[in-house]
Amino acid sequence: MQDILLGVNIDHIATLRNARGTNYPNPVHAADVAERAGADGITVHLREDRRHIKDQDVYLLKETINTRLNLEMAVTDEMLAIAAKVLPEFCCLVPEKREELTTEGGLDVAGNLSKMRAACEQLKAQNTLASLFIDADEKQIEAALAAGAPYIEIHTGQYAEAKNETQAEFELAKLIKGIRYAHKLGLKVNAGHGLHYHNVKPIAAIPELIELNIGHSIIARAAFDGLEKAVKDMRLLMQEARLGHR
Ligand SMILES: CC(=O)[C@@H](O)[C@H](O)COP(=O)(O)O
Ligand SMILES: NCC(=O)COP(=O)(O)O
Repeated sequence: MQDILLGVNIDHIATLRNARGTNYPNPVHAADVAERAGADGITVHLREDRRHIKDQDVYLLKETINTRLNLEMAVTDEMLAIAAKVLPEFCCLVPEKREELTTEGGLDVAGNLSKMRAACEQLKAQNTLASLFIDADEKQIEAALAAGAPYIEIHTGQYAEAKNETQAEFELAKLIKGIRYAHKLGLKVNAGHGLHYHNVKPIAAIPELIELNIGHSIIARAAFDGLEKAVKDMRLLMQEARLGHR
C-alpha cells in the first residue's frame, strides 16, 4: 500500500512569533526543521486578517523550502492575486470568517460553482494545483469535480471534535464514505484539520488518501519534544497506520 504523505502546517509558529512581535520563532526555520524531519510539504494559511502567517512569510517560504508549498487561502481577488505572484505548488481554497477561532467547516462549492470554477481555472493557468477544502458530502465532492479541482482536502474537524467514541466512529464512517466516493470520481484526496497523535491513525489508514495536512497538534507537541521529534513521531504513527498497526 502506498505511503501517506504529511504536510506540516506551520501557522502556529507564526502565532507564537506574533505574540511578542519578535522575529522568532521564524517560520522559515521551522519549515527547514520539519522538512529535515520528514515532512513531505509545508502548509501555511494566509488569512485575510494575517493573525499568524504574514505575506512576507509566504514569499520567503516559497523561495527557501525544499519540498513544496501548499498555500491555504480564501477564495478572494486579494488572495488569488497573491497566489499569482507566489506561484505555490499547491493552493488549498478554504472558507474563512474573520470572527472564527479556526476553520469551522468546508467550502460551499456547490453553492458557488462559477466562482470556484474560475478560481480553479486561474490556478491551473499558473500551474498551481488547486485543492478545495470541503466536508465529506457527496454534493460538495461532485461540485469540486465540476469546478475542475484536481485535489480536494476533506475536513476532518467533526471527527476530531467528536465528544465520544460512538460519535467519532460515526464521523469516521462519513469520512471513509466520502473519501472513497471522491476517489472513485477520479479526484485526488487529502484530509486535515484537528488531527493529533491520538486520532490520526484511523484517518491515515484510509488507503484512498494521499496526504494529511496537520499543524496545531504538531506545533503544540513541539513545545515539549521539539519540532523534529514532533514531526517524526507523527509520520511514524501515519506509516504504522498504513501498515495496519492500530
Ligand atoms: C483549513 C484548516 O483546517 C487549517 O489548515 C487552517 O489553517 C486552520 O486555520 P488556523 O491555522 O488559523 O487555525
Ligand atoms: N488543512 C488542515 C491543516 O493544514 C492543519 O490543520 P490543523 O492540524 O492545524 O487543525
